[in-house]
Amino acid sequence: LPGGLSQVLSWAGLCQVLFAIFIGLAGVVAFCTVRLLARHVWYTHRLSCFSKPHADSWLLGHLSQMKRGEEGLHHTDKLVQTYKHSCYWFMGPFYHLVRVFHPDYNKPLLMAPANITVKDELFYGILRPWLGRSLLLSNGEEWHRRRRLLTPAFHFDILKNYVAMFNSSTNTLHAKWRRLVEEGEGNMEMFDHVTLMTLDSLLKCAFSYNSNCQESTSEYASAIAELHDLIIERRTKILHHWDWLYWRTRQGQKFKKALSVVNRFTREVVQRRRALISQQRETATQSDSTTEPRRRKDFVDIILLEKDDEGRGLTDEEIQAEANTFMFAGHDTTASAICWVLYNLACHTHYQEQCRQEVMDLMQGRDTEEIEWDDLSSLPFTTMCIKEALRLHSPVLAVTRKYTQDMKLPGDRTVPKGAICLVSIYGTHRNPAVWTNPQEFQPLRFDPANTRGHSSHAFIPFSSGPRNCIGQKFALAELRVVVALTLLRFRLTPGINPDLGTAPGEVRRLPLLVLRAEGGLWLQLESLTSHTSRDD
Ligand code: HEM
Repeated sequence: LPGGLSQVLSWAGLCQVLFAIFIGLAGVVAFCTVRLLARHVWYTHRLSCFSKPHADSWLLGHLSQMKRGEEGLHHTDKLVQTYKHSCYWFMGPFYHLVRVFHPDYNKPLLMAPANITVKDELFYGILRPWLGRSLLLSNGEEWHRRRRLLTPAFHFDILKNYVAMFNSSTNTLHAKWRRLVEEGEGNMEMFDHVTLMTLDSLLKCAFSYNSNCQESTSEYASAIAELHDLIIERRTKILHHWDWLYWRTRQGQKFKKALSVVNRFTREVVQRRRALISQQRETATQSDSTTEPRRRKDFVDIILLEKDDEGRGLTDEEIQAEANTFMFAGHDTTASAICWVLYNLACHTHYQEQCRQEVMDLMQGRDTEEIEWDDLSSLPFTTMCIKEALRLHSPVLAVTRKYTQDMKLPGDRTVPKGAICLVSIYGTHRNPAVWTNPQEFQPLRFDPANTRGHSSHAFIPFSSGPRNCIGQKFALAELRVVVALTLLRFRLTPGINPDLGTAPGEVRRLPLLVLRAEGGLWLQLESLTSHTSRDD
């Protein structure tokens, strides 16, 4: 010790100080533990109105019952069969979770006003470094403002323009598939190809950017795919949830690098577009009529022009967060939906034939194979098959919420404020109390003649209520274009996973951020005729 201090603090004094620090720290730990346990007891008491499946430990609760993959989904099936509408789980003394899987329970939770709904950090926090305070992750007034500003980008008049991009991206995919079939590689993994295709489409619609990512490596598209994979990996590693540690890991460094590629790209697009808009304004004031051909508006154009009630638009940083969110929320979900629709049709050839006939009737007498906006409403049976696949293999399996006030549910049950509610889309879609033969693929359930009895919250692949999916019409339009063109050009049968050596059509589902399949989803493709599809 420095001389002055050593005179003041003798060894005995030093020991006393250290002892006091130790007692202080022990006091803090004891206080936190008691608070945590008291909170645990309080939640356990408040949630006792819900059925509680057997927990392995009074402290750790259902932690050990959390299962991944196919086993996890079977476990959910059992919970749904046993408890029919809801049950309560806890994961250690930290997280108390109400799981609901019945329309009557989904409804009050999903329809609750957005100002009392909070996206919880446990499930969504991991996305924050990538998506910032964007629509998907924001709450309250901030969310309201963003939703108001972004909604025009998904208006029918705008979506119409995107159908041409869906056609062109699908043509590129099909040209690739046709080449593979000709080379004798008709047994194909779907997710890799289709995910690149939906990314290609979204880049065209969001930024008017022809990345060519289906044919060659694109820096931006690869960075998006990498961010996605890193998020999935981070979710499975508990220690990596701790930001301080994560940014020091190899994966954290890779994440930062990929994010900087993505952000640089968006920043440049936005800046160029702002400059173009102000240049166009100047030209417009100089001469009323312009002879320049009009470019189709993309997401960035629309978002840049929108203003809130106070005349404020989104800043470059806000647009960047929203663009990242569209990429994240839009490409993998739609790819999952497309793959599972094709899988279900491959497993049910009579429905596949019926859809194909519908598409062929629609295209009869045309000299181009282009699905147009007005065609989308002329594919009723194909749409039923798409909906049934979205029910059986919903890309998003659950959404979670917290509420800033107690929430009343049927049967005099109340979710206390602050508890996490997990609305199981998967559980609701496969609930035998809601659907007859829920495990079977029966598209006619969605025949308008049969949907009258459906509860409004029985079919919720896009969630529902104020925080439903803003991109659902976009996704449904893309799904119909891709499925219709695929059936026109290829016959699908269940494929064989060469690595797992499973029987044709046998898949083990894999819930990651969206529903995928272990080892991929394999289909056998046969080219139907040589069509004159354009390859963009
Ligand atoms: C089949 C495809 C899709 C499915 C199944 C799907 C599903 C969902 C679901 C379940 C939610 C609610 C998430 C939550 O509450 O945590 C959601 C929200 C959202 N989706 Fe989609 N989605 C799809 C396609 C798209 C597309 C194509 C876009 C954009 C281009 C998009 C953008 C968004 C956004 C921005 C939100 C947040 C909305 C808000 O909180 O206000 N989605 N989606």
